[in-house]
Amino acid sequence: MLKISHLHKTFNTGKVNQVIALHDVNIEIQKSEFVVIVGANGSGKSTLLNCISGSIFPDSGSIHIGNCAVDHLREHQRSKWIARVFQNPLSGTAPDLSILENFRLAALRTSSKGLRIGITERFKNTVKDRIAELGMGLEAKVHQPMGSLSGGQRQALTLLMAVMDGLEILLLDEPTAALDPRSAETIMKTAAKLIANHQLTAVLITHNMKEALAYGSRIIQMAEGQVRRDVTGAQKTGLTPSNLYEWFL
Ligand SMILES: Nc1ncnc2c1ncn2[C@@H]1O[C@H](COP(=O)(O)OP(=O)(O)OP(=O)(O)O)[C@@H](O)[C@H]1O
Repeated sequence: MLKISHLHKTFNTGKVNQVIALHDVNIEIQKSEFVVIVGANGSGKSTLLNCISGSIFPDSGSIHIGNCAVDHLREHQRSKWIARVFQNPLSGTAPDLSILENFRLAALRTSSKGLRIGITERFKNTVKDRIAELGMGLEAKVHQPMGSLSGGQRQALTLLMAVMDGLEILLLDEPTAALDPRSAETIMKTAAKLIANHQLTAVLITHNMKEALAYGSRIIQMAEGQVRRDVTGAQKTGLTPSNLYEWFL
């Protein structure tokens, strides 16, 4: 379970350019729940994800993963439970390193003893098997530099790397915004499959209303740093794209 309680975040406090990015945000997300967050530009979506991942600290409020308060933990300490995939397929991977070496780095993120082991045949085969599940033929290219792949291929691998090691929470921050429609669909289907197979708790930010309707079991609308709507179950299933567009009027 991911529990966000009374989260507040103000930027540039006391200055002329002060912005209240989050104001008393309370959200409880059950284990294995897949939540989609929508909202106008500047409504606080990324700030919320930044607070969850630990890349920024809120001014007040708390964040719990299960019974564990993670407020005092920095981003790298939370990476044991939380992974984040960004809009830009170039972020999060090293372009000059091979696919295999990138997977190695991702595996080291949470395993200190692995640093001494290096890339073994077993590791290589595990990575190839997992990549083969994408159905993109990339398992034959594990020695190619990451930078030689297309944005869609790279984003698919970034997703796979994110869920390599006992992850609990996957944060998807507009992961398809920079991709063509076909690649975007492949990425979202891959993400949905990984989320289901690994029983991950997932939070997706998207400006794509079709994506918001097609994926997840709950939609939260953020507006002016607060939760404006929280729709789940049959209520979510009954939503149409035009219903969602009306939320923004
Ligand atoms: N580091 C920062 N310094 C100052 N202001 C910030 C900072 N980060 C975010 N803000 C402001 O906080 C508000 C919320 O921003 P945030 O990025 O969370 O919105 P968002 O809903 O993710 O927007 P978008 O859909 O455009 O990505 C905005 O007014 C933004 O300008």
